[in-house]
Parts: sequence; structure tokens; C-alpha cells
Amino acid sequence: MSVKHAVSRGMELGRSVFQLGLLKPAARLAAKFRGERLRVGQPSRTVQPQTFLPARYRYYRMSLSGLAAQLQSGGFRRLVGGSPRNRVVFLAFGVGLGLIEQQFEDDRKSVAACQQIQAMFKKKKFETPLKSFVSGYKLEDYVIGKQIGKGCNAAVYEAAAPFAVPRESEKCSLVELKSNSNEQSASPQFPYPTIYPLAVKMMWNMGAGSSSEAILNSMSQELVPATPHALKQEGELSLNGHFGWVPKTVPAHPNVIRVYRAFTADVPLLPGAVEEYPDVLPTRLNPMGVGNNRTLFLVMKNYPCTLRQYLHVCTPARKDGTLMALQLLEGVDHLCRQGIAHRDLKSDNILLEFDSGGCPRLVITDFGCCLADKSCGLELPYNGRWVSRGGNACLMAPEVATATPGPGVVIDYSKADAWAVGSICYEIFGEPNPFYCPHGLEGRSYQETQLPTLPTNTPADVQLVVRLLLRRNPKKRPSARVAANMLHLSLWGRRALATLDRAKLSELADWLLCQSAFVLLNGRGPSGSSVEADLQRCFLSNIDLEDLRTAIGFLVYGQQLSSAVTL
Ligand SMILES: Nc1ncnc2c1ncn2[C@@H]1O[C@H](COP(=O)(O)OP(=O)(O)OP(=O)(O)O)[C@@H](O)[C@H]1O
Repeated sequence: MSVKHAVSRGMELGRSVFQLGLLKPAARLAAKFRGERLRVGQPSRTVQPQTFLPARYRYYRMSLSGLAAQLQSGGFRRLVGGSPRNRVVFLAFGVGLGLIEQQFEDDRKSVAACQQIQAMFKKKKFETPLKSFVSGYKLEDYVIGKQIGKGCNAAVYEAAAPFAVPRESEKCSLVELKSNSNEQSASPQFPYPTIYPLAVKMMWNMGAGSSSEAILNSMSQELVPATPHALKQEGELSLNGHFGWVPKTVPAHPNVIRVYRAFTADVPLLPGAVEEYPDVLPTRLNPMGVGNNRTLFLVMKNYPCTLRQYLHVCTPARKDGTLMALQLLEGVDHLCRQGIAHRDLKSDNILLEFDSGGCPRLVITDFGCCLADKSCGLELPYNGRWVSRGGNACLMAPEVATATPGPGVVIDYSKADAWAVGSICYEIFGEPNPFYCPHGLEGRSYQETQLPTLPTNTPADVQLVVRLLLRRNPKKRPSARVAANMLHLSLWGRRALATLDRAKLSELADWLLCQSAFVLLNGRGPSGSSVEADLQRCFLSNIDLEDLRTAIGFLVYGQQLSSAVTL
């Protein structure tokens, strides 16, 4: 081997060691040099891309400082043995690492750029159409229309708020929910509810008693998506915690429902009550009923349909399907960041409307089963069978479905909702959810090889994301953030990605800056859709270099990911 050849091999080794995250084994290898022939070939080791990327700087620094120490102490000759060729290769290896120092600098710049981008987009809060209003805290403030939905815990009715009709001078009101016409477009199957722009959810109260405090205590999870003005501050219910236990609430997000008002009131006899839910009525309305006299009412925007209803009549196009999956991941990531797990994600609990270009916008709703405990975050102590693990048993992630209660047992929900999104993607792309009972796979026992393939028109990156989201082992499953980043990159960064697989982080920062500038200047997504614009804002306001790098790792090594990547 010529010196020139040895140098280039050493530098190449130094670089690839860095890029592949193999600094730790390389450091060990260097320590073993003496008397051994250096193999420049691929060391055989199984590495998960999500685990090797974040750790690399640590090993890199260890190796560099170890190398410097060896050189200074004169131990270099001892370390590499007498062969001049080995010394050259090893020195070149050091040069390769030195070049990486430069990359490390670039990294720091990229991290700084990311932080600036994040700060810029975090400042701009997602707006809720309802500004503070003094009315709407009583049932009498609303005109109630027909029933639009029913679940196991509540009936939902369309509603209008005559108090909120704007006078000449008043521009903002609940009515804006319907009059934002440039934001909403009608669909022939699901016309926009114009006469009744609101939806009132009447909870069925069978055990809580009729005091406001008891109702709030037992149904407090429903208030997680409530706006700060949803509850009357100085009235019977208060969000400041004086009345009962109040869970965390989530800041506004385009893919999470907003509850504009919440109040308790006597249960009224609404259309269809006697026929459809007589048992949960109070004896005042049905002598055989077991419901309490008062209950909780939640006021939201009235959406044209649920995701399930929409998918019943439409199969979204490839791009719309990807945007829909991405919105769910963004919504779930937002909840995770607030330490909230929804725990009942299913297509009935996702509402849908259309932006002006007809692109479906999804919002996650029904927080009745959520985990939003200030004390335990996303880790639920599972001491006994009486502890609720969440809603729909069919869509329980494996780590939740297989948990057995006992002292010290904790269920980690940090990736459970992301798993459910993976299963819902089948529905979005026109297939039945493989986990729906009674004949579906079971979360507790399925093998990943049993997962059906998605239809061939599903984008390859979406197929990869779904396969990863449905991994049994949550440690090998990407978080909602990483999965969302993968879809963002797939939708808008594929060209940039082609240059990123060499870990050129300065280019990554450039690309992010371009994205930010585009979103800031345009206020619309690449194809003019407000859904896309919101998604890009979500992406940029949550940007984190390590998460992004992990997403790139998954995409770049995606084809080899059936079990693990062998380097
Ligand atoms: N804001 C809304 N706009 C339009 N329809 C809605 C709205 N909220 C709920 N619905 C309809 O009402 C149905 C029941 O609502 P929801 O899921 O909140 O009730 P639930 O009793 O808590 O359900 P579950 O049985 O899942 O616990 C939904 O599936 C949907 O069809």
C-alpha cells in the first residue's frame, strides 16, 4: 500500500466511522492495533439507526481526546506498533477525525439555526377563531338543532349561538366559525354546517352526582382541549383549580379540537333522547332512567364529518392521504409535548373539514379517556386491574395491551398514540384497520410479519412510516415527532434529502432556512393549501436536529429496516 493510498484509506475510514456512528468500536479498534493488521473493510455490527446517531458526538470526542493524549504521551509508537504503514493509516485516521471537527462546528451552527427557526415559529401562536366573549356559559345561550353523533358517554348536537351574532360594530364572534368562508370549502357529501356552526356535546352523567365540583372531577379529561376562557372564571366552574381537580390543558393546535365553552346545566330533553338514550336520562325525564339531573356540556366547532364517515365514501389521493397521516402525527406530537396521551385514537374520534382548496383538515377529538395527569406525565403507575389503560382495546399499543398490573409497574404511553396512528393509516389508504375486532390482529400478540401490506399506490415512505410505527417494541418505534419529520421530508425535502445522506448538516440548515422563508413569505403551503402551511409551521416550530437526523436515518436506511441495519 502506498503512503498516498494509506492516507486516503485512513481519512476515508475516519469519515465513515463518524458518519456511521462507529466511533466507539473504532476507538476500541485503534486500541487493538498493535500487532494486528488494520482491516479497512466493514466491521460487522448491528446498529439501529435511531440509537447510533444521537450518541456519536460523545464517542467522537472520546476518540479525539484519546488520540491527542496518545500522541502527546509518546505512546503513539507503542500503540500502533512498529509498522510505518499502520502509523500512516492511523495518522490519516486522525486527520479524518480532524476534518470531522470542522463538521462538528457546522453542526453547532445548524443547531443554532434550528433554534432560531424554532423560536421564530413558536412566537406565532395558532389562532382560535373565538376571542373572549362574556356569554355562552349557559345552555339557554344556544339554539340546539338535531343530533349529529353519539358515543358511549355523550350525545352531540348541532347548535347556534344567537348571542354571538355580531352587531354592526362587533366583528368577532362565534359566528366567525362559519363565516371564515375563504378557509373552508364545502364538499358535496359533507356540506359545511352553516346554520349551526357549533356542536354541543352533552355528557351522560350516571355516577358523578349533580354538584359542579363532582361533575368536573369525574369528567375533567374532557376539558383538556378547553381554551382558557372556556370556563367561567368567577362562576361555578373555574379552571384555576379552586373547584375540583383540573387536568393539564393543551395550547391551540390546528390538529387538536378546541372546546370554546364548558358549563354544567340541568339535562334537557333533546331531540331523540327518549328513543336513543332513555336509560341515561334523569328520573325527571324518564322514571326508569339512571342519569343524574345535571351534567357537563362542551361547546365546539361543528365539523362536517368524522374521518370514519369521510373514508366510508372517499379514498383520499396519495398526497392527501400522506397529509392526513401527517396531521395526525403532528396532533399526537403536540399532545406528547404537553405530557398528554389521548389513549382512544380511532377514526370516530377524528373530525374532518376541508380547507379552501378542498384538502382535508383533521382534528383529534374526544379526550374522555386521555392521560393528562400532572403528577405522572406519560408514565402511568399500573398497580392494579382497576387502573384504566384507556379506551378502545382494539387499538391498544402492544406495550399497553400486554402490561400486567403489579407493584412498581409503569406503562409508558409516550409512543402509544403514534402506534394507533400507524394502524389508522391503513384506513386512510383504503384498507380495513388490521386491528379492528373481531377478526383483526391483536395488539397483545401480533407479529410484525403478519401486518398486511398497504395498497401499492401508498407512497413508499408512508409504507415505511407505518411499518415502523407498528413495531411492537416501543424502543424501536419512532416517536410521533420523528415519524412526522419523515413525512415532512418525504413531502417537501426529498431533493434536499438526496444531499443529506452524507451528513452535510450545513446543507440541512440551508434547506430549513429556505423552508422557513417560504412559509413566512407565503403563509400558504407549496400548493397553496392552508393545511400544508399549518403543517410546515408545526414542523418548523418543533424542529430539533437530533429528531430530524433520526428521521433521515430511518429514511436513508429504510430499505434495510425489516429488522435492523447491518453495517
Ligand atoms: N365537534 C363535532 N362536530 C361534529 N360532530 C361531532 C363533534 N363532536 C362529536 N361529534 C360526533 O359525535 C360522535 C360522538 O362524539 P364523541 O366521540 O366525542 O362521544 P363519546 O361518547 O365521548 O365517544 P366514545 O364512545 O368514543 O367515548 C362522534 O363520533 C362524531 O360523530
